[in-house]
Amino acid sequence: MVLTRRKMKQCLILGIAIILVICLYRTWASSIGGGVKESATQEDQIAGVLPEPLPREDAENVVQELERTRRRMAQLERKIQELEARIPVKYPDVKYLNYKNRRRILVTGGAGFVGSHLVDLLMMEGHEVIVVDNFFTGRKRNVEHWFGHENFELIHHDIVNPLFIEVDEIYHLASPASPPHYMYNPVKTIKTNTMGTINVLGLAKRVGAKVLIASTSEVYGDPDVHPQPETYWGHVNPIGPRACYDEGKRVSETLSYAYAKQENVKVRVARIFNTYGPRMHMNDGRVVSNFILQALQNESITIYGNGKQTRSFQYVSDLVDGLVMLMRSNYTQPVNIGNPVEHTIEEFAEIIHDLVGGKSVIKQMAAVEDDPQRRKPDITRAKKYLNWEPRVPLKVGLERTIEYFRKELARTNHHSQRNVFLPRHADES
Ligand SMILES: O=c1ccn([C@@H]2O[C@H](COP(=O)(O)OP(=O)(O)O[C@H]3OC[C@@H](O)[C@H](O)[C@H]3O)[C@@H](O)[C@H]2O)c(=O)[nH]1
Repeated sequence: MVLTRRKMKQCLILGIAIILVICLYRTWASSIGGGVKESATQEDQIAGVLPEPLPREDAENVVQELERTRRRMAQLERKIQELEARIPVKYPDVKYLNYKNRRRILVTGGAGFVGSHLVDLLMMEGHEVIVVDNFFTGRKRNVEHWFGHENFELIHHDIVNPLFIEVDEIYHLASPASPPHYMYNPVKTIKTNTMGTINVLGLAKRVGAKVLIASTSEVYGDPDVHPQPETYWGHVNPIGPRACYDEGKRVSETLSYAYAKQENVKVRVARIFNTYGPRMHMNDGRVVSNFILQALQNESITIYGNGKQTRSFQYVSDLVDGLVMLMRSNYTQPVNIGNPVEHTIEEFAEIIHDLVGGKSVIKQMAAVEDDPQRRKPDITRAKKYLNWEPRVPLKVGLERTIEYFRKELARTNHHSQRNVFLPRHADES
């Protein structure tokens, strides 16, 4: 009896299991069958709305349109990658300075070519840096790698208008420096160097800040003393096309020493000689950027005049070191900051041509009015009082600059940005 019951139980379980298996199999089979049926229905539906086969010409147009879209997409992807690469994942490692050593430093013109390199140095040292720029020749991208950093601030402001902030030091670099740029709006150039300097010196007086004024080798004009020591008073045409800058900077120096004498403002004056390096604007118009861009694009290298005029070129990092050393020194008289290695412009064209290579020819154009014929700094003062002298040889600095412009050309395919800036010549007015 017991056995029979157990057998019955086993039979029952077996029966249920068989029924279950059959049910599962049916469900599975119906789901497969249903899926196939459904997808077939969809296909039918799609087939129902498909147009007739396209005529050959239309089909070709569609293919071309697709190809254009594909290229545009690739371009946009590259652009996005480029933009992403410009947003710093991480800031450079800046030093930590305690409150006693950390200074609040204002750099006017801090988004410009020289200003932005100075900002980098001061930021890396751990100072708080405030950049003021009107973006006439400065560019946000020169300082964008510091955007968002707790020690960095950017103010869009024209120094021709007064500024009220609290700072310990001011580097006053705001002014166009390239001849075609400063000649473009001479009145504005004079205002920047006179009213702008008054505003900076007034601010320094109010808050007790130390000021460094960026003056220029152009205060010597077309010099009749060679090389030029700081004691030379210069040879400037006060009404010529360069006067807005030359005389503007001379007034700037005069103002500095008047504020020093009358108001006890601590001033430093740097007379900056020809400087070059990365972050020069493509349309800067000065000889270094013009020649490099012309050589890179196999265009004629344009010498203004006979090319016998001379210049001495310093690399931007040397200049920035010199400015900082002058600011921190006790020396109050003007100091030349420049590289005394002198070249004729003709030689310089050959140097660039050889370094870049390519098929450019060197051609002479009309001379520029009042172009200084010889320029070379006497740097005895800088050596003696600042222990400074330039360290970057011309070839090394030029190679870095050529590399920079090569990348700039690749970056921009906007033709107007690639054109070299050529000024109006003496005989074209
Ligand atoms: O394409 C060009 C550009 C310039 N030149 C010549 O190259 C020489 C240097 O000219 P730049 O325009 O580079 O600079 P300049 O020396 O005239 O002025 C500079 O002097 C020192 C700084 O303070 C300023 O940055 C700037 O005013 C000049 O003789 C100029 O006529 C060319 O032969 N071809």
